[in-house]
Amino acid sequence: MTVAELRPTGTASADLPVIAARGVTKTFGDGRVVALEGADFDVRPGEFISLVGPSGCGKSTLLRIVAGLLGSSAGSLSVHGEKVTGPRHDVAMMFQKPTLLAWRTAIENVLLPTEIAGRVTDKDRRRAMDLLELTGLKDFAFSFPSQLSGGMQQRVALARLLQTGADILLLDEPFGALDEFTREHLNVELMRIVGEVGATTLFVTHNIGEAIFLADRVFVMTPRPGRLAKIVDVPFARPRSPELQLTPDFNQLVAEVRTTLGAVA
Ligand SMILES: Nc1ncnc2c1ncn2[C@@H]1O[C@H](COP(=O)(O)OP(=O)(O)OP(=O)(O)O)[C@@H](O)[C@H]1O
Repeated sequence: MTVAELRPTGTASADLPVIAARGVTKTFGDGRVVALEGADFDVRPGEFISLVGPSGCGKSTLLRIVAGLLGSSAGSLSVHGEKVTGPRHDVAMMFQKPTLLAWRTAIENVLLPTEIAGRVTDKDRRRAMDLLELTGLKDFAFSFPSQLSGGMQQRVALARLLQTGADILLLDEPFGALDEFTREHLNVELMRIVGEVGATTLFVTHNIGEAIFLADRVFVMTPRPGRLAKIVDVPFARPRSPELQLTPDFNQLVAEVRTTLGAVA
C-alpha cells in the first residue's frame, strides 16, 4: 500500500473551508458557565491549527463541538460545508490517554474502528499494518499495550485514529502525559505523519513552543468565557526540525503568543 492510499477518504476541496465556525458559543449549567463565546474561524484543507489558552478556556469544548460530541448553544459549525449535528465519519478525536484495550494486540487495537464499522477485510489488515509502519511500530504489531511504552501506546492510538479514514484529526493534548524527550520526538513524527496523509488537524496544547512548532496557525484563547483572542500565522517552511526552536524568529513568535496570553489572562 502506498502513502497515497493511506490518505483519508474525506471530501476536502481546495476552495471550501474544512471547518467553518460562526459565533460558536457553548454554555453549561443553564447558561451560568460560558465555556466558549462567539468563536469565528475557518480552517483550510490540510492546515495544522494549534489551540492554546489557559486551563478552562474552552479548548476541549471547542474540539468536542467540532467532533459532534457536543452541540453548541448558539452559532453554527460546519464541516466540509455541512452543519455538524452529531459525530461524523470524517472527523476523529484523540485524547491524552491512549485508551487501548489491554487484551488486544497493537494491530487488533488499530483495527477496532474497522471492526465496529463492519467486517474486517485483508485490505483493512494491510492498511492497519501500513499505519503501524507509518507510526514506527511495525515490529510491535503483535505486542500487547502492557509491552509498549507510553509513547508507543500513543503511536498505536494515532494509527487507530488514522485507520478510521477521517481527514480531520482532533488531538486533545495527545502527548501531554509523556516525558519531554518522547513528546518532542513524537511531535516531529506527528508533523511527518499528518503531512504524509494530508489530514487537517486541530491540536490542543498548553505548551506555546509546541503549538508554534507544529502549526500553520495558532489560535490563542482567553480565559473563561473562552474567546478567540488572536490568530497567529506561523511562517516557517516545512519540514521543520527541532533546531527551529532555537532561532530568534521562533522565539519572537513565542513571545508574541505569550504576550497575547499575558494580556488576556
Ligand atoms: N459538561 C460540562 N458541564 C459543566 N461545565 C463544563 C462541562 N464541560 C466543560 N465545562 C466547563 O467549561 C469550561 C471549559 O472547559 P474545557 O474543558 O473546554 O476547557 P479547556 O480549555 O479544555 O481546559 P483544560 O486546558 O484544563 O483541559 C470549564 O470552566 C469547565 O469547567
